[in-house]
Amino acid sequence: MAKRRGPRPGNTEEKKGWREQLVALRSIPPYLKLIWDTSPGMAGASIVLRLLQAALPTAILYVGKLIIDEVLRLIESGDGDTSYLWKVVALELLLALASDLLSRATTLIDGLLTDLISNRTSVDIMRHAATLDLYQFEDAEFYDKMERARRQTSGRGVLMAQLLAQFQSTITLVVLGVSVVAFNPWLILLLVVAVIPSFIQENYFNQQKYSLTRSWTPERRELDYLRYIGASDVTAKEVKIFGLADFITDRFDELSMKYYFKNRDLSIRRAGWGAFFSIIGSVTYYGAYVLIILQTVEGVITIGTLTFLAGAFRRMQQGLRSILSRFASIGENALYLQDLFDFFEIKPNIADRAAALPFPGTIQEGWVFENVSFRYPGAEKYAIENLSFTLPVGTKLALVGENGAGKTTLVKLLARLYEPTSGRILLDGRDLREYRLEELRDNVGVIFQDFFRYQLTVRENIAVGRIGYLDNETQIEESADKSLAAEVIAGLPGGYNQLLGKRFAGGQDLSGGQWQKIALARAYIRDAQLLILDEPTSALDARAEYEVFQRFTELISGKSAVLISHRFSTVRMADVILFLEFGKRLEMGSHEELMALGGRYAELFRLQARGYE
Ligand SMILES: Nc1ncnc2c1ncn2[C@@H]1O[C@H](COP(=O)(O)OP(=O)(O)OP(=O)(O)O)[C@@H](O)[C@H]1O
Repeated sequence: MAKRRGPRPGNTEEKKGWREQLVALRSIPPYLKLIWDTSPGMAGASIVLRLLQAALPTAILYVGKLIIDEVLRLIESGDGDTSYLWKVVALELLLALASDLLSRATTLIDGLLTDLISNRTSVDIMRHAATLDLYQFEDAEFYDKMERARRQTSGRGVLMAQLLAQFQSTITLVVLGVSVVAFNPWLILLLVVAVIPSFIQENYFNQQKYSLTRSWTPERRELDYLRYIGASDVTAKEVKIFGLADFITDRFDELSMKYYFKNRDLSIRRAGWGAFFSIIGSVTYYGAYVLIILQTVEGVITIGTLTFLAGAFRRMQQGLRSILSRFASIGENALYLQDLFDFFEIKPNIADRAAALPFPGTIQEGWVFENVSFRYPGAEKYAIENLSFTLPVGTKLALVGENGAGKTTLVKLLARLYEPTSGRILLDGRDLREYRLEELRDNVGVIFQDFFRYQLTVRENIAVGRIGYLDNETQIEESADKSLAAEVIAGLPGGYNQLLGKRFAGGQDLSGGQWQKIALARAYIRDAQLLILDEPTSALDARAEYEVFQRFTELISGKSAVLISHRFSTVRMADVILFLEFGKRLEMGSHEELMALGGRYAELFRLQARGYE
């Protein structure tokens, strides 16, 4: 279980300074590669379009200057030949049209490319998550990382547009800069004075925002969880019966408002400083304007040049400002991006060893537990302790023991969802860790007590046991016959194509026992060498469970199986019974042997039997 953390506003804020931000910029090149790999055509088109666009502002301003100077010339000279004037006006019109078209095309391509990148990243995250270990999913910090990575998929498309826009603005700025310097180099100095302080302020607040967002990841996850349990088909029943709506919404409200206030304080400070620096910006602009006006009055430059320089200065000021603030926000986004790449860096611990062995086509001997102990990561107590026993191939083993005795844990070890903390599990004399993981999982079929109820069709719900059989009707129907699910399916209006669950339109829900029969069909279709039923039959009554287990052991005769049940009437049919207590082996033997032993098994068996008399 993921640990639930209470709100801890502010106390875990990580300060991310300049250095971290620069370090985070390292994730930009792999990100650019990701963009390029996603669609070289669109990425290339976007770059070319932006290059074309970059030169346009200067060209338009310059043509504007030519128009004004020509108009003035015509007025002053009384010359009636306006052909040059109309040519430059037409040129300006063409440039304006081109600018409009180019920017629309860029927006379109960027939007499409962003969607593709977001899809691709989502798929990559899902694929990567699937390779990770079960214990990683049971760790709150892992969830936080995954959550941060997941958020990148929707939010980080912006980064691409920012990088490309940065490229374009820089070129525009250089072109404008060169032409302004040609007229008056002092203007550039004024520009820098006006913009740099505002850049520093912008950057500071971006870091603050990132720290806040990052330190609140657990709380945001909690908010998502509360939102989910507050309004979901799975919880609606309990929320109503227990009257939990206020409890959940109040908790959501409290936590979300705490975040709101933290965020609000930051936003207000940011807006305040932002306003201050934009006043500085405006004052310097007018300073520059006065400088140019004076030059014009003195006749150093023409009126056309005045409009060109005033326009160019304003554009450069805006351009430089947006380049710098974009730089800060690229730095910030790179920090987030780092989270995404960090997530991809998480490697599973349970993986194939070098030169892993193929899983035996037919298991010869079976399994041997040699002093196996296992402790869950972070847990103090051992869930399995010093356990030794043999499970010969073809044996039906039943596991019994009180809640928390370690039955499910043992099953997870057999399926190599976890590996022993110490000791070994041998299969045909070789450590389970030596076999190829994928083949091992293919050969072990487990139906857990908390098996998942997929809100998919009946057919898909059975085929998840062996997804390659999704289109194999014979296998699906045979499995349903064996698990007695066929009777349930016959009563459904859509038969095998009936959508199950209430989440989607046309879905139909099943009773607990009916779901279990469907889930059991997964064990039959899996057709693995070792089949494990971890109490997936608890919703059936004692007789039905007995029948299901008996049918199961008959139908899979010759195969190895592990059965877990709290009902001794069911358990007795197994060849061997292993009684666990606090993760240790208490008793082991056939029903008859354990009864003859007169120990805990015999005692509990009699206790349950009396209950049925
Ligand atoms: N993911 C986990 N992380 C930490 N501890 C766990 C985890 N799963 C189980 N445990 C602990 O390990 C012990 C054994 O649990 P296990 O689920 O194997 O018991 P069980 O015999 O299957 O119980 P039940 O009959 O209730 O299904 C328990 O003390 C439990 O609290």
